[in-house]
Amino acid sequence: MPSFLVLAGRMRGIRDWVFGQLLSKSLASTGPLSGSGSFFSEEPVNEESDDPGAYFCSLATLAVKFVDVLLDGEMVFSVSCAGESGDMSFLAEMRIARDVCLAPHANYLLKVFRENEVFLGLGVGDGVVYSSTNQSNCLLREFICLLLFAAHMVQLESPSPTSDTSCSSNCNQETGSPQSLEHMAADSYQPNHEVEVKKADSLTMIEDLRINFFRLLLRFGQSHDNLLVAKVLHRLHLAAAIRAGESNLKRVKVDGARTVAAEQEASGTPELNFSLRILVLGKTGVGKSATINSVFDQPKALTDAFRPATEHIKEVVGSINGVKVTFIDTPGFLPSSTSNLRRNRKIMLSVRRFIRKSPPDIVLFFERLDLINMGYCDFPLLKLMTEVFGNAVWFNTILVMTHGSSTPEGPTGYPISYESYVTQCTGLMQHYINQVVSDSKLENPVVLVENNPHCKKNLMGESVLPNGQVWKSHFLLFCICTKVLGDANTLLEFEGGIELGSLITPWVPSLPHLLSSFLKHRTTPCPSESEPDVDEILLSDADEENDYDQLPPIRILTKSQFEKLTKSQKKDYLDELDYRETLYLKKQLKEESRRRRERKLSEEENFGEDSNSDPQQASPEAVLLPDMAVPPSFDSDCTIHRYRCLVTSDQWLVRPVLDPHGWDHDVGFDGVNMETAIEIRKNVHASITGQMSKDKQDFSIQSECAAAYADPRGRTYSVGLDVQSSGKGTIYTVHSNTKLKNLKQNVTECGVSLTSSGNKYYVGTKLEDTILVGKQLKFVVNAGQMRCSEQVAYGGSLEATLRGGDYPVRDDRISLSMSALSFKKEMVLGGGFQSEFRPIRGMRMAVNANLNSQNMGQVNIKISSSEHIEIALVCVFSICKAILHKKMTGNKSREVLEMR
Ligand SMILES: Nc1nc2c(ncn2[C@@H]2O[C@H](COP(=O)(O)OP(=O)(O)OP(=O)(O)O)[C@@H](O)[C@H]2O)c(=O)[nH]1
Ligand SMILES: [Mg+2]
Repeated sequence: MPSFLVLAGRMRGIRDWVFGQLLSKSLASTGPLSGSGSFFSEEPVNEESDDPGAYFCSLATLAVKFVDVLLDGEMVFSVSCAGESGDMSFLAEMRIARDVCLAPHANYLLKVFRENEVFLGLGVGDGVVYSSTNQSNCLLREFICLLLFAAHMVQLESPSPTSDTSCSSNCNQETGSPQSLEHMAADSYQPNHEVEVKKADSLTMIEDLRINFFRLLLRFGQSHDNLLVAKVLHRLHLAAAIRAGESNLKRVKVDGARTVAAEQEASGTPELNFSLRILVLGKTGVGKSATINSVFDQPKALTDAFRPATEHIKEVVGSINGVKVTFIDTPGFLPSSTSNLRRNRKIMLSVRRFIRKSPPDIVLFFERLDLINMGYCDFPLLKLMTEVFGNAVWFNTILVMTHGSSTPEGPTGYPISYESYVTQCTGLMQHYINQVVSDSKLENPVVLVENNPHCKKNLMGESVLPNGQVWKSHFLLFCICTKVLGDANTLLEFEGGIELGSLITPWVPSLPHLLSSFLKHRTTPCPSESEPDVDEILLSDADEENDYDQLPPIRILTKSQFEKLTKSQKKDYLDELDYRETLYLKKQLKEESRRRRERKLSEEENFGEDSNSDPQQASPEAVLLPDMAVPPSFDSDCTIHRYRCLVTSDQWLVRPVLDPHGWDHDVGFDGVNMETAIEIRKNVHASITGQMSKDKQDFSIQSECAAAYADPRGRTYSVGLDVQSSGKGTIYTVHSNTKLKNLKQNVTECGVSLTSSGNKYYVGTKLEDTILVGKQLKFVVNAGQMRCSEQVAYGGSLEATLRGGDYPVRDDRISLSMSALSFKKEMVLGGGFQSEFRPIRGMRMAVNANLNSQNMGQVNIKISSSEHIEIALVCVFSICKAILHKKMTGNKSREVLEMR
């Protein structure tokens, strides 16, 4: 396997050298290529240095792997790279089709992942145009550069093993002798007696693991998934860095493992200390035993095309390239049905007993690729496996799809592309596994296998899948990588290490999150208490002169009459209409408030006499609710017409909930939504709102129930229970609130809450005060704490709201808020701004912005208008401008790069 190695102290050095190479060599085709290289620093470079490349190189360790993939005669060249710099870590992947790669002004598409961000780079010729979410990040720019040049470099290297030395000699000219550096690197790996013995031990062990990994890569020849190798190297590097701690970080960065591995492989000493123990699981007949035979290239396990062949658990041991491989062949499970449940459980329990003594390194779960699209119905089997082995069984599992060369057929009967078929099938399997462990982020590696002896072969006689992949080496590489990563985990003794049989810890809500939602103001179910100040404002307005009834009559103009008015007349006319509308709405609100008051008084008088005599209690008329969203697929069996909703009483509102992601031919109504607000007794109100959904696998509920008693002196007491599903568990919250109206302009509230999630209990207390200054100004101050066993989170907020003059008819307001949350000696301060107003007639605007001391925040601007199309144009304009701006800065950076 040709490989190259570049050692450079300064990034600029590498780049200049690569430029030299590019100029001196022609871009001729060099046949199949593959290589790997590492970039490391020769000497620590000053962090303050203004050369970003130098800074980058001094901090970063990159592992680069180049692999070519033969796809129907066309070569796709891919580069993957994992790097680390300071607190950032990168993972990059680049794919270049060979024809593109050979063009003098090649284009590359490059993806760089940094934590949650994805940077996209487009390489044109020797320069780089890149677009990213963080334009000013020079480290990243250098990183992208490096990758592109590295790609050129590998392309220029000859595939012969001498390429390594030729590159090394080139490196010699530019950056000093790699040989001596290699030795330096190797020397630096000798145990340092000054560091703690324990630390040194685990460091050496990780280093041994890395050497082993390089030796395995050499032994098993070219790997086809370069990204995987880069990932493993990156993780091993991180593992070493974590173990070494800050003080020893430099020691870890210099990578001599590869040379040591090459030397050891050449001399054959010491013997490679590595073995694989693989457990195979899956239904009967999927090809577990056949795969074992294919991997060993000899019939070591019994197979049968017509009946279950493996009846007992059996270890099949063999050696591949000098590595001991032990398969634990197990009897296949029967298709899931109630009658087979006991038998399947028995097999699983016997497997669990078997592996207890010596657990496997890797679990392979088998399925047939050709049968998956016929409708996957083995979810109960996956559930049973999880029940017996625990969630952790899936964390180290590789999905193996046998019959990997089956020609796929789409649902319409026409063949579909192999890649999309495989993606579809593995996606389906992954979906079910995610469901069974309740973790949507879990991603199991997938390996395709073809055990048919007549399967297509390459020139070397190796079985090749329809996508050109030699499955066996791919299969072994996956197993090796999984084992190496598992070993690294064990060495580091990471908390929550994976053990078969242990269950995943349920999601635990965070204290600051619970506190901030507890501090939010809740409305009580008493209708009159929801906005206590509204009635007073309306009553105080009662004597005002500008009443709607006192207005002189107005003639409403027709459209043509209106058009004839001058501009100022039009404005006056519309202003007048606005004014009248406000007064009219105010009048209505006042009347409503008066009615409420009267009813309350009459109820007080009639109380105890005859509660049913109220004429308002007469049965209300049925009202048709607006039509609901219908399932997206049109189907003659669709029973949508059965689900028209009628509201027949004021008290209960029950509606079905549509799941838009349902299956075809599925009605899609898996949930029900319910709302009610009732007066149980005089002054005692209750409200229930909730939504429940249930399908074959999941049940989720979200509900809030509350009851409140409002005493005539203005005090309100309320209790409530909230129930919410989270993953497999349910969170219950009991809360209680007392509201005291001690002064006309002041309302004080205090609340307590008890939340239970899993076996943890969270107790919260809060105090809130609302002060009204005049009709328009309102201040709300609150403070509270949330406690769980030993931990406490404290928080509080202050909010000032200025309402518009027409409140409560029009809800124009501006509010400013400040909040503080303190947890584990860390304090987060936040500020917010909210405003809702009408900038011009016919338009409403809501602005919402917040920012906290951790520099996280958001800005929302919502404009709604039915008249002003120009707003949409402004949006289109700003989007175009943003794109142009991005492009221009991209071009500029390209120029800068070219100038360098
Ligand atoms: N065409 C094709 N046939 C396969 C493949 N894998 C397995 N088979 C055939 O499927 C049949 C069953 O394979 P086995 O290896 O016995 O299946 P198993 O999973 O070990 O079954 P149990 O031992 O009962 O659990 C055999 O005839 C194999 O030759 C494959 O990838 N392609
Ligand atoms: Mg078998």
